[in-house]
Amino acid sequence: VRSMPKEEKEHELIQQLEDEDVMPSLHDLLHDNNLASTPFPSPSTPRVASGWSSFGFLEDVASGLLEEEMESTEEGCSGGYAKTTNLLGSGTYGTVYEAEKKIDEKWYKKRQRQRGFALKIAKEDRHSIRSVQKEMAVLDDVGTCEGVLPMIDKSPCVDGKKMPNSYVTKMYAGDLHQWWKATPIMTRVHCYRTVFNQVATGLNCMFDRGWIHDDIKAANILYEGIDAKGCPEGLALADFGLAVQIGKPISAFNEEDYMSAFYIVESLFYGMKDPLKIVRSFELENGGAMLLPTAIPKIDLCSAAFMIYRIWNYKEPALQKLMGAGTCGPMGPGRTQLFP
Ligand SMILES: Nc1ncnc2c1ncn2[C@@H]1O[C@H](COP(=O)(O)OP(=O)(O)OP(=O)(O)O)[C@@H](O)[C@H]1O
Repeated sequence: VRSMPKEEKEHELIQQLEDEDVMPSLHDLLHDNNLASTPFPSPSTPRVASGWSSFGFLEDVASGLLEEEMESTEEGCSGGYAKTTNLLGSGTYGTVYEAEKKIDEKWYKKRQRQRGFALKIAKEDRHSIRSVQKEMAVLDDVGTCEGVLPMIDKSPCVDGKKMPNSYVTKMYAGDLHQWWKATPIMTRVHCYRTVFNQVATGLNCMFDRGWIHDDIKAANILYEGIDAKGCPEGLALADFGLAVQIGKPISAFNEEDYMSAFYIVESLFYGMKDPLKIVRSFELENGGAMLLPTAIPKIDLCSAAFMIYRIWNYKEPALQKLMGAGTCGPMGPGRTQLFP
């Protein structure tokens, strides 16, 4: 038996998936009734690290008191969280550290901490602060969606200090970009459906609550762990700094806001035909009107379809259609930065 060259084998695998109709169209996924939005279950009970296990018998006493004691730690700026040195990631606007929730300040439980939290802290410049503040406002609306990053605490107390420009969320194992780079195509192909179902669940819920994400890409989708088949599970959309309410103008449409965005509707940048009617006239505060792009779900669908194309090298029908309409394309280098 002749051994097949790698590309040929990959091609065959993808072909097989298409033939078996394992790859549902984006459109079907997003209109699947099974994907109705359900609230995110309260953050899974993170593990309790009992650093003072030598106290043995006292642990039972401590856990018995836990619930009533927890509330009193919320006063002032005691209790709260402890930032660890474990840097989970760093982006344009923020840094993300692992954090532990302090369960109690009492001497015999001092070291009782819940692990599994992540603390996003805005960088110090005003764009970063604005971006994280914006994220918190969006998460107020969508943070309880299944498939979306849960917001556990806003402006928390961290190591005795109130941190206004940061929020606490769950700690994830990594993002889809990392998974994609570390996973061979042979494994990736089998994960198409599960990954896309999860992304669609998150997107659908955002749309239902009146928001588009506007920066969908693999690095902005986190996962909790890897299942038995090697596929990422517990996916959550993250990074809401560019989210826009559906129907509202995308006014912050400048290079600064889109530096890290790689997919956006092409017509917005190049002034091409606009059959999806993304560009509309909006009244300005100081009188007059201006043509501006409008936040519609198709913008996220375009980005999601492009993400699929990059991860699986598969141009699914929804993307073909959007591209054919001349409204959806990659924002790669050389794009026109300003709205025409
Ligand atoms: N809750 C989390 N658990 C684990 N890792 C995380 C978490 N949140 C973020 N990260 C990691 O940190 C990186 C940066 O986070 P995030 O995208 O929120 O920051 P940002 O500054 O807004 O980034 P960007 O440059 O994409 O706008 C992510 O790509 C991810 O790898």
